[in-house]
Amino acid sequence: MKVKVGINGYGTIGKRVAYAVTRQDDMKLIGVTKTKPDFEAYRAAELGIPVYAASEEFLPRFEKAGFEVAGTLGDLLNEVDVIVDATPGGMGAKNKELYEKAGVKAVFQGGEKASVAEVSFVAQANYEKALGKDYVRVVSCNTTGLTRTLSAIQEYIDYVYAVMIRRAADPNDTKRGPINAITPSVTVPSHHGPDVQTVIPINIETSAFVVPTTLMHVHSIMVELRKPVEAKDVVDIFENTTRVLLFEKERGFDSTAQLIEFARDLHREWNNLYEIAVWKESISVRGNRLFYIQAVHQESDVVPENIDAIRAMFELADKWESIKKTNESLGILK
Ligand SMILES: NC(=O)C1=CN([C@@H]2O[C@H](COP(=O)(O)OP(=O)(O)OC[C@H]3O[C@@H](n4cnc5c(N)ncnc54)[C@H](OP(=O)(O)O)[C@@H]3O)[C@@H](O)[C@H]2O)C=CC1
Ligand SMILES: O=C(OP(=O)(O)O)[C@H](O)COP(=O)(O)O
Repeated sequence: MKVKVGINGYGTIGKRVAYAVTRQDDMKLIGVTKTKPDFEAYRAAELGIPVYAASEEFLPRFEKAGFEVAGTLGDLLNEVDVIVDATPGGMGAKNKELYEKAGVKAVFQGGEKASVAEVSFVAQANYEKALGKDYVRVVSCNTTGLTRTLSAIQEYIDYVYAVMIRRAADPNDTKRGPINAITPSVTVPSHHGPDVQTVIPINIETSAFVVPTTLMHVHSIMVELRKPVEAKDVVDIFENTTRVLLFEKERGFDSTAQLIEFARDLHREWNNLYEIAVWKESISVRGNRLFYIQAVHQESDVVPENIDAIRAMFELADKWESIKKTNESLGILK
């Protein structure tokens, strides 16, 4: 059986998930929605992907441009088993009613509140919780990054404090800033700590700052240890953790710029770095505290999670079978 998948919102996340769906032998991409016939809509059509108007109100835009749509979101919902909602944050909760009416399962993204779904999801941490579910939320890029590494060392964690340095906008976004400032989230915790707790039960506080860059987020993580561990053991753990890669400053990985260049050198589509990048030299233990620094490619780390979420919702595979299949299909290194 191939699960029929639709994508509502063919933007930064939606287009990458659409591509990832086309790489799966147990899924079929039925179509995507757009609100307007811009270059992304034309590119989707060139790739043979049926484009649907995100709602009837957008049809005149397509008609005016002479762009033939396959129908509207309602028509797409009649064709699919599951819809991946990758619309701007908060819109998914409003769309849910449409999905319920159509009797279609839905995967939501991290811009939605946890209450939109039955489960908040990171495959390696809680795949089983999504088995057979109708509504699953893939948590945000930062929460996914934190959860991937923290779940790997969960048995050692007494308390986590993490500082999130957030990219201001995605590379194709010309409307957001700041371009010459640092914007703190003045309330502590930032939303990231509580969001991690929707997936794994750990003590965690986070604070966050937005800085003028588009490439990646960076996290400085400090863990109060529940039991002793050495830095080399944490290196071993991360070396054996899926979707986490260690990078060495010694080898020229000075910044997020080189991490993205690495993804380009791999000829990854859209220079996706699906894996969380941990700087190996940053892993250190001082007394009962563990420190490490990691970077998150916000445009892509949640993409494999969307694929695994779909597999869990349709019970197509067990956790490690799904993760392995997704990893191989996307060229994820481990
Ligand atoms: N970007 C990121 O770094 C990450 C984002 N997320 C989350 O993923 C979700 C999507 O974010 P992102 O991909 O960045 O957003 P984008 O703005 O890049 O894409 C959103 C898409 O939704 C479409 N859209 C806009 N209005 C409507 C509407 N009324 N009905 C249907 N579709 C609409 C837009 O279509 P059109 O282009 O045709 O106007 C656009 O393609 C959010 O929840 C976000 O928090 C999660 C992890 C990382
Ligand atoms: O999921 C993300 O960030 P978040 O984990 O800080 O909420 C994405 O980078 C989107 O963030 P945005 O809400 O700043 O566009």
